[in-house]
Amino acid sequence: CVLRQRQERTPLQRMLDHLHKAIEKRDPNQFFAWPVTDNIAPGYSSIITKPMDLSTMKQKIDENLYGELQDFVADFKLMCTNAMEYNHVDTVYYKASKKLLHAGLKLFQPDKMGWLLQLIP
Ligand SMILES: CC(=O)c1cc(-c2ccccc2)c2ncccn12
Repeated sequence: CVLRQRQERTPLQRMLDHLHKAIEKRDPNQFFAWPVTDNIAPGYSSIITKPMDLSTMKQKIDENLYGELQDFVADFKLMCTNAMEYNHVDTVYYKASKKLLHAGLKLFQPDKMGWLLQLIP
């Protein structure tokens, strides 16, 4: 088999790794860790057309599928808005997603990202 060259992490990937870890820390119940299944959420796959979760986002970082920060931010917002669409406002999931969305967006603000943005040439 062809020895898989250890892929070097680009500066963008290193920055997204950092942001991904920071978001994971803000999801202590791991509600957003894995794809939502129809088993735990009846009818989910027919209601949510573009599912997204943190494991998928990690996979996309590793496969270098994010061309720029905004693509990562878009998946993060999609993950949170999916939860606000499917879950009623009085559920733990809706509340957790709203809180995570605001915490995440604060993370992406330039002043908070200062030193991280230096990483990208
Ligand atoms: C994110 C989301 O919508 C979600 C996560 C979960 C979830 C629950 C327990 C463990 C992991 C995810 C969930 N359960 C029922 C309905 C919706 N959800």
